[in-house]
Amino acid sequence: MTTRAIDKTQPCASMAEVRARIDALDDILVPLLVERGGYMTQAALNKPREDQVRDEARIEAIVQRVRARAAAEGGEPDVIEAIYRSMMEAYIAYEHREFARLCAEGRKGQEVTP
Ligand SMILES: C=C(O[C@@H]1C=C(C(=O)O)C=C[C@H]1O)C(=O)O
Repeated sequence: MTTRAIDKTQPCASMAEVRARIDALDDILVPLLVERGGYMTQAALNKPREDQVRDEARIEAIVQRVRARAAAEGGEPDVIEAIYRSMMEAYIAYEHREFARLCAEGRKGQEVTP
């Protein structure tokens, strides 16, 4: 039986401790988000057409998956869903920029619209 994330939260005697603990978690989260962002470049490389950048079915599948994971970890599914929807919008915008950059650099094949 693994420990739920919510049970790892430490009681804090001051706001300074609260913020130090949040800063420590952000030092773990940000590198993971940057690594996740790297997969937007990989997605842009692997998608033949720019109209495939936003994939609604994939977005909804991720939302359902992370809501279940949030519940299993003792968190609030609605909070995690809101974070993920906002995060994915930022990543989709980034993926569009990456798609355009890769096209401009000649690193993507030219698709012919049928
Ligand atoms: C990375 C993808 O592109 C977009 C970004 C997503 C994400 O941030 O996880 C999910 C769906 C896509 O709209 C993908 O299609 O998987």
